[in-house]
Amino acid sequence: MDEPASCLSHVLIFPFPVQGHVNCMLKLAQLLCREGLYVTFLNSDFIHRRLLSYTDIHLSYKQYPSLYFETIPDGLPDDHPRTGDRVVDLFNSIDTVTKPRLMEMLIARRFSTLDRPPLTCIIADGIMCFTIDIGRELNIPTILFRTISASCFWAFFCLPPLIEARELPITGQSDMDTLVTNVAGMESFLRLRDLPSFCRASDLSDRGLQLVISATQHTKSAHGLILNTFEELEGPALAQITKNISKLYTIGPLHVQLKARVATNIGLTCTTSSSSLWEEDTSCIDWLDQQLFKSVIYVSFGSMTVLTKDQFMEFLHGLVNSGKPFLWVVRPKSVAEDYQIPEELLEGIRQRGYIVEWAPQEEVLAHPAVGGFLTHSGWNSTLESIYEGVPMICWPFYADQQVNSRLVGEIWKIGLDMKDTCDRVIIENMVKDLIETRKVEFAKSARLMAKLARKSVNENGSSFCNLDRLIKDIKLMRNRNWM
Ligand SMILES: O=c1ccn([C@@H]2O[C@H](COP(=O)(O)OP(=O)(O)O[C@H]3O[C@H](CO)[C@@H](O)[C@H](O)[C@H]3O)[C@@H](O)[C@H]2O)c(=O)[nH]1
Ligand SMILES: C[C@H]1CC[C@@H]2C(C(=O)O)=CO[C@@H](O)[C@@H]21
Repeated sequence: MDEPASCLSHVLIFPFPVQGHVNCMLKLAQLLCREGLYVTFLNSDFIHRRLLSYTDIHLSYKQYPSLYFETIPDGLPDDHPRTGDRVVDLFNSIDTVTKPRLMEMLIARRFSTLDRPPLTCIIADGIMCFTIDIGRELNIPTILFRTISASCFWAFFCLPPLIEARELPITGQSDMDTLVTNVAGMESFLRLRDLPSFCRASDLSDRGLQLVISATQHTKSAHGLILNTFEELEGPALAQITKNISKLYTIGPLHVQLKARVATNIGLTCTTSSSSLWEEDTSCIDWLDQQLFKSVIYVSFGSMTVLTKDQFMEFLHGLVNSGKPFLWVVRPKSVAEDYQIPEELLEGIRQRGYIVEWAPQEEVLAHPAVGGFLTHSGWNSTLESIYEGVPMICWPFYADQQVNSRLVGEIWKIGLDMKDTCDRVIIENMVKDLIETRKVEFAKSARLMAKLARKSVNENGSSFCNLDRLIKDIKLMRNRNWM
């Protein structure tokens, strides 16, 4: 018998409006819909327009009749670059424009329409912790989804004691190789240079720094915390977090969890689809088809990195001089100044290089020709590379990336961390090390980690069970009289 609408679960999913956050939260939306929940996915107008332009979202999401998209302004003008160096603008505009608008929408019961039951839960991006207060005011339980690694979350969590102990602020006199002593469990490997980039502010009242501290501390008052990671990958950080956050759900890697659940659901013809904000250039797959097994270095710095002209030139020289084939994603407007490719590099690029504006990254990393990934260490890219067993060269740009790259190089030993350098000779040598000299060593540890990732989302795996627990807990929230 059909359940009355008042007994059904309806979750509002609200990502911070940038590519890396939308990607994984959309995967979660699909997973929840597959388990019979109603989901309203709240995108910024800007993001949603891009999804409509560059994906088949309107067609592919038809397979989820209980998934609804709604939009809200992010408060920035259309021509704002929304890049990492300008992320504070986004924080500010969300605070002044989006936050009150969300409150209005919820009060007007905007998401509970004829075909949708009342909202029973909010899953909001953990960086937008104001949603907890809104949820509390309207009596809707709010679970936060922090899209960064558990290790970075834990580092953020420890910032108050770090400041108290005067390990921060970093000053001109600080030795960046000094080990940090107040991030419990990471004392043996986390240096000042590995702290999230917000910690490099010389002034402790810095807006970015204060925001991540406050969002992280606020997590304690949410109904739970979701992390896109798995126990076998980040056990030590998770052990620390659990001491402070009672309901923790580690359900990653989400892109694999979705694939695994789609694959085991015989009879259902669901497919997973792209959520790219730029047009994917699939010609790079044809190019990869022409390359030798594990010979190619794939280069991408994600959706928010901006390179200076000098940095771009160092990477270009390093890649060409390595003599290895490379596939490079150069996102539109991702180099700050105009540049001209030097004559002496043109032949090398023609022979061994392939440059696109945006790639189908999951497919690229799964391609047998890809032997390494030069990455900015965004958390989605890191998880995607881990799952495919592709070793990495890490060049972190900002935010959580400084922590992630340290884990790759020093803890998991599945790659090299080149943070705080950008030199053509170092790049050339690291590419050669990864693809050639130390290939066997990296392949071995990367294969092992990939196996653990796969296991975690298979039936009875840690992330598989945690997702079931999350769904069960959300369903228990449904019979109360919320919006
Ligand atoms: O050509 C490309 C390049 C990237 N991607 C995808 O875009 C996403 C990029 O995500 P991520 O690697 O996490 O990088 P950002 O877009 O930079 O993500 C932001 O959000 C992440 C999650 O919080 C953080 O870890 C990062 O630091 C932050 O910059 C991944 O799913 C990629 O598969 C493509 O599909 N094609
Ligand atoms: C856009 C960035 C600002 C904060 C977000 C974040 C987090 O702490 O949740 C880390 O890096 C980026 O993904 C987000």
